[in-house]
Amino acid sequence: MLTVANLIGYIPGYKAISMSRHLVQSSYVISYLENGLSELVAFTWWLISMSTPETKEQCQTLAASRTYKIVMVRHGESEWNKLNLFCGWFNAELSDRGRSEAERAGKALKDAGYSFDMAFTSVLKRANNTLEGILQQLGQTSTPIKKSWRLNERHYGGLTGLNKADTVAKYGEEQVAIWRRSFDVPPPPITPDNQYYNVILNDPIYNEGPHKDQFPMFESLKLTIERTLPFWYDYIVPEIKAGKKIIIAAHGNSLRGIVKHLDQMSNEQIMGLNLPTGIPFYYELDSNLKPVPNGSLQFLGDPETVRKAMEEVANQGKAKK
Ligand SMILES: O=C(O)[C@@H](COP(=O)(O)O)OP(=O)(O)O
Repeated sequence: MLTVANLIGYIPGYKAISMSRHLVQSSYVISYLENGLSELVAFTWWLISMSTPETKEQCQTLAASRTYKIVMVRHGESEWNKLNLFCGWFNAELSDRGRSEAERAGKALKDAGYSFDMAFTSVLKRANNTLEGILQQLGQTSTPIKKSWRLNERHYGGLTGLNKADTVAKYGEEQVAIWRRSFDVPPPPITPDNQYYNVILNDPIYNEGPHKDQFPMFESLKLTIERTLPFWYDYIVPEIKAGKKIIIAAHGNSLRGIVKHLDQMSNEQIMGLNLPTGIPFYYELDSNLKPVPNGSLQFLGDPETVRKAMEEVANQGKAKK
């Protein structure tokens, strides 16, 4: 954490150190420090502007060398994952296994010493309940949570409700792989004859958006990224930059979009990434929110378990043996 105390401690310029010592002793400054963030920012700005050019440069270097850790997790297994159905914007429940995965994820985060100041999730209960399960394990149920449809799973269009293996049997593995993992080939649109068309369109979870005239009828990964990244920049990035420790509980494909963006993966590279359910992963980012060396996607789980879980997701789109 960058606090006033360590900011002052880090400033090597003599002028700034002697000035800050003097200032810290004065009750005027102490009350400034106690009065919240805007005063803290004003004080820090004043301190920087009063110091020598070298000090100013060193402060800027310090700010630039700051890193941020951010945790993400795909929800635990849902009832529809269990049945191997394309789910997308349908609001499926967590399965029993999904609830246990959330609990395990929370325990793993607790054991690794994580705590969070802010959480982000979609409007779908499989992600919401996973997040709740995690925060419960951490004893942090009062963490502020911001929900948005922009973090939802991709809209699986006309595939919604179909069994993935049956779809392979009907259209072939190659076509299903294109629908599931290509960057910009969308699935066919959902049409009113799909039994989930109205269930999804009229679900009150979408009262806050998107507007009916912009409601998606299908989404490729590209389209998913186009609605997820504005939320990333408008809501998540400012909290990261404010130094908040954040967690995002979302979905296989909305998170693949964020991962693609952070790691600047090509459209081909992202096709090979399958995110497992309920295993948290983290990034360590520099001040430009680019991964630091070795700071790219790291799972909080033993590599063999993670490998098997990723393989399981990939195999959901293969023919039944
Ligand atoms: O919509 C779905 O069926 C799955 C992802 O499916 P695949 O893209 O892995 O087929 O979404 P999630 O369970 O993460 O919400």
